[in-house]
Amino acid sequence: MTAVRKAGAASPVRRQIGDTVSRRLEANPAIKRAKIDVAQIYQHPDFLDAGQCQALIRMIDANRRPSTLLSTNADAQFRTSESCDMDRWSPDVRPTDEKIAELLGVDPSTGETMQGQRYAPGQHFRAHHDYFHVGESYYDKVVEAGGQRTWTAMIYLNDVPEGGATWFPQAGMRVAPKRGLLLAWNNMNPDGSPNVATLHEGMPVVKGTKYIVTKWFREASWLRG
Ligand SMILES: O=C(O)CCC(=O)C(=O)O
Ligand SMILES: [Fe+2]
Repeated sequence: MTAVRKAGAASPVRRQIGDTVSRRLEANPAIKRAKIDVAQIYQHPDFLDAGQCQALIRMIDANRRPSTLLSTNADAQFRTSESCDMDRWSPDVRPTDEKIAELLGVDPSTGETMQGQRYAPGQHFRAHHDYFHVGESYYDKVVEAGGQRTWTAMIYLNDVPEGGATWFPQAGMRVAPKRGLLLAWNNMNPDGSPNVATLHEGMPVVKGTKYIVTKWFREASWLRG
């Protein structure tokens, strides 16, 4: 018997991905692993430079619309930010898109379309898991295209004067937005089962505007054809 609550089954494929990605990140001198045992969370303090961040912010401002959720039973106050798809073939997006896959050492085709997100004061993204929950209405459909989500990589595109931290309440970790900082974590346990301790929240922005891009990776190819 184990006291650890499991949110889904173990998986040899996801165990392998967790293993190779974490080893690659740990071998990278620019990367720091958070000193916590319950989840694999990493930071790269200056993954993008100011110009790259600015170009992405401009695209988010030009394309933003109210953010959506996969779950049909969540309330409207759950995710109040604005977001947009970042076209992976656009010359302002492609180098960053490919650089993230290269950093993690995963096939770019396993990455979903990068999401740009913008939070004005008071806007937030309540505590959630990035992995898919078995039994949710969306489950069969999303799993058909690439399977479960494995790693998340997020980049803060600007400094935020107050608020807007990413908080992992179960892992006991809070990351303040900082321009160019990449945060990456394994949504799975080492055995490839979903890790409940990766619960995280985009805390309300108090002053300023928060811009980020998020990349969610799947266990198999998400891109078709
Ligand atoms: O805004 C944040 O800090 C968190 C964003 C997030 O959780 C996500 O994009 O999945
Ligand atoms: Fe998330």
